Parts: sequence; C-alpha cells; structure tokens
Amino acid sequence: MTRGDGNARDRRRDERQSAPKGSGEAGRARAQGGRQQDRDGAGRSQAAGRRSAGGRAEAGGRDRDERRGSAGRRSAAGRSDRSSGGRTAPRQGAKSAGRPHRGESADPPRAVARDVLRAVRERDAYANLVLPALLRERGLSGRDAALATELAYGACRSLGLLDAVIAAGAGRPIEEIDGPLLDVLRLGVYQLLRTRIGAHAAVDTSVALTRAEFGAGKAGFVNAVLRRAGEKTPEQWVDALAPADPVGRLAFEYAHPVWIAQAFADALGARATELRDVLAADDARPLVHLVARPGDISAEELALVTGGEEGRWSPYAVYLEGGDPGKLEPVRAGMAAVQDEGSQLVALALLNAALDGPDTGRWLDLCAGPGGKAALLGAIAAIDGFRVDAVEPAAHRAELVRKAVHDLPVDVHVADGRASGLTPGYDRILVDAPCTGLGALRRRPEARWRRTPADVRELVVLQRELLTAAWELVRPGGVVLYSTCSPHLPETVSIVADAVRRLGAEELDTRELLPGVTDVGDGPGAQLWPHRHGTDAMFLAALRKPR
Ligand SMILES: C[S@@+](CC[C@H](N)C(=O)[O-])C[C@H]1O[C@@H](n2cnc3c(N)ncnc32)[C@H](O)[C@@H]1O
Repeated sequence: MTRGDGNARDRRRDERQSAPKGSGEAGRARAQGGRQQDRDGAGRSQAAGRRSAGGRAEAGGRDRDERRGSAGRRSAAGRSDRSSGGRTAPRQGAKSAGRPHRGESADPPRAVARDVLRAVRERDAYANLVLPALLRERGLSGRDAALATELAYGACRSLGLLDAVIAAGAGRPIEEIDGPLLDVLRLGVYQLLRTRIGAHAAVDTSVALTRAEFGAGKAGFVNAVLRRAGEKTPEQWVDALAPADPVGRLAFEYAHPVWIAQAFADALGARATELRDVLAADDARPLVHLVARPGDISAEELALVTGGEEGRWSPYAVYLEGGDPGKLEPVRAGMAAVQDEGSQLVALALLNAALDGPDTGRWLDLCAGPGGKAALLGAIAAIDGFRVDAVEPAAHRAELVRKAVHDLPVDVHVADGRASGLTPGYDRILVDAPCTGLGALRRRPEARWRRTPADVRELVVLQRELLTAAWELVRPGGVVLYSTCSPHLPETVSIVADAVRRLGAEELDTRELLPGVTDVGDGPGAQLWPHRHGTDAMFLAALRKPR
C-alpha cells in the first residue's frame, strides 16, 4: 500500500472529478463529516470505555515487583492501602538488586528513566525525544520499556511535587542536592507516591542505582531521604506541604505550577469546579490520535487496518491505545499521520466557515510547522482542485512541512508570517499561533515546569502581530481562523477581542463550525478540553473580514 497508488489514487481522482472544480463542495462535505451517526453512536461509547480503562501504566512496575517477592506482595495492595495509614519503612542499606559493580546497572528500565531525568535537567532535553532513543540503544522492549516510560514520563510530569517532598525529606532546598542524586531521588519518590510499586522496591532500586554510580556514602543519603519520603502517604504529604487555597492545593496535588492551574481555572470560568478533572487529564496517558488523509483512506478503513477505533468528533480521526504509530503501514505510506483530533477539528473549522462570496481556492496556513494541519488542508484542497500556501520561519520545521505535504498542492514558504511577502487576497487563512502549549501538557511530560508567565508576555505580542498580518492578507469576505493549543485567556479570547476592536473583524459563532461537537463554551470562540472531548485543549475563533 503506497500513497497515491491503486485504490487510493483512484478514489482521490474520482472525488476530484465528482466535485465541480472551484465549488469546494466535496472537501467541505467531508469536513462536515459524513459519519455523524457513527460518531454519535457506538464509536463514542467504545472510546469512552477504553479511556476510563486507561490511566497510569502501572502494570510494568507491578509485574516487576511481583517477580521480586515481598516487595511485590506489598505493591499488590496498591495506593489505596497506603492512603489508610503508614507503611513499613525500608531497612537502612536494604539488600538491593544484586549489588552491581560501580557504573553498571542491574536495573535497565530504571537506569533509562534516570538518564531521561538527567537529560531533561542537564540539557533541557525533551523527554519524549530522549526516551525512545534510549530504549532503542539499550534494547528495552515490552514490560521493561513500559516501566521505563511510566517512570520517566511520570517523574517528569511530577517534578514540582517530588521536589517539595525531597526538600522536606532532605531538610534542605533541592538546589543544594547534587543533580545526579536529585535525579535518582525524583525517581524514587515518584515510585513511592505515584505508582503501585512497593516501598521496599522503590527505595532498594534507587539505592542500588546510586551505589552503582557513586558508591556507598551517597547511597546512604538517598536511602535516608527516601525513608523519610515513605513515612507519609501521598495524601499526608499534600496536607503537610500544599498551599491552603483551593487552586494552590489542587495544583500541588496534581503536580502543576500554580500559575498554570490558575490559568485553567480562569479559562473554565463558571465551571472552575472542573479544575480537578483538567489537571488529572494532564497526567492520564493520552490515546494516540491518527488522521486518515482525505482522498487516500477513510477513517473506517484506517481503523480496520490498524485495529483502532474511529474518532468521536472528526470524520478523519482514529484512536489507538498505544504502540509505535510510525510502524503502521498506512502511516509509513503517508496515507495517515499522527494528529490530535482537536487539531483536525481546527483545520476543518476553517473550511466550514461561510465566506461572503465564492471560495476561489486560495488558502493559507500562516504558522505551518511541522505541517499537520497544512497536510489535512492540502489533502482536502487536492480534492477541490485548490491550493494552499504554508508559511514557517524555522528552516528545519519548514522541512518537516515539506515532508508532510510532499504530494499535495501545498507551497511551502520559509518566512516570518508577519512579513511573508505573499500577495493578499486569500479566501481562508489559518493562524495556528505559536503559544505556551498549556493545552497539550499531557503529551509533553516536562513542559509544565519549563513554561513561565514571562513566556506568555512575549507570545501574546507575536500572536497579535500574526493575526494582524493575516488580516492584511485575507480578502474582504474571507475568513481568518485563529487557534492555539492553549486555553490561557491572554492567548485566546483577549487576542481575539483585541482584533475585533482594532481591526473591525466580524466574529463568527465558531461553535457552529464544529458540527456535532458539544460543550465547547458559551461562544463565539470555542474551547476544547481533554477531560470533556479527549482532545488537546485547543482554542479556536473565526473572524470574517467585512466587505
Ligand atoms: C502551534 S505551531 C503550528 C502547528 C501547525 N499548524 C501544525 O498543525 O502542525 C506554531 C508554529 O508557528 C511557528 N512560528 C513561530 N514564529 C512564527 C512567525 N513569526 N511566523 C510564522 N510562524 C511562526 C513556529 O515555528 C511553529 O512551527
């Protein structure tokens, strides 16, 4: 199966021929989604059921502990046991997994997790790039890979909470602890507080990792701090260390910086009682979302081929439980790609917006890298006989766009969207603006600890300028769709309100551009949420230029 040959090519050609050139009907009919009944029916309940069965990947850890005897038996009791009281403190210098020689590790999954934490701390690496490379390099697969993944990603997500407990246990600020020891402590405290791994296994393995690398003295320090961390249940640590105010307490409990939890609460507005659900959704393992490229393969076919489930909202979405999507034949053939369903909805909303006047087929993606939405727009443009321009200033990201759209009617321009040099007159423009990414924290383990409010101040200036540039490029009667993968109000409704006031834009009811999607707010903008929709927290607002 290769993209563009056989049935797929025929189907695309047929669709082009059956759609009157320039009408845009075929593509937009697809954008509206022909599977509404499906989406409202079985697909939804199955997806919901599977999601609730998800949660933390604890199986790998539990299995390991069960193989280890007493620690495993304790772990089988799980977190609920611990919440009812204290735990047996591990013995000082307890026997560990085989006393490896200095520098060696008898525990490859934990060594990988530790090395991911080290890369994130020392060189600002991205955990989701470092981990797959390390797993490959060290030949880990199956349960070992699952355990390494759970520990590395889980600890990265929980850094703030872990550090508060470590500082309390060590009796000193974490800045005064050697970095490599801090990595092992984070790994240990994460296992103690946020997994079902038993206390003895969590402490012993951390001590063994330390001893193997640094010798007995430092191993004693790690043992002492972890013993203290293990003296309280997670709930007791929250009671002891969390701020008293409700948002601060929830932020601590769900390991988010307070300013981010407050940003979510502000965006939820009257429904701020959902804050706990939003924060919890950031820690849940997200399903993999695929997009079935229009004209190449249907979502139904893709679900059949991959063993996935058709999506709830986008007619092109398929959900997978996990695995490496890059190994799937339709993905390798370019007929499908990884793309959050919320991102698919953003691209489709642009096409669903009513223009004042005909669609002449000039579409623009002003912030295109790495090309997910440009590829979806391009695939629909191909069916309609239309063209897309895609702008991206970062050369390496522009290259990713080129790869994503290589056989589609998309022209990639390496340029700053604020001064692209493109000729005005576009019918539809997408401004998928650079943003804090607070709506996609579940997919980027350490991101919540990297972002700061100062980032917001810089980004809102850029967002405002990009929207202004788009306004200059759209024709009278055309539509600009502004979107962010962040629900933070200064990046969303404030930017749009400013554009309406400054530019005289007509704001459309964006909710109507998301057929079948419920619960996206009071309008006119629309806000998706992981806990409500299973998507990233994408914001979108459609603006039409008066004639
Ligand atoms: C949220 S991402 C876009 C995601 C993309 N639409 C997709 O679906 O794959 C924002 C992109 O804007 C780019 N960007 C940053 N500054 C920009 C500028 N001045 N003009 C245009 N794009 C910019 C970033 O490099 C990044 O690739």
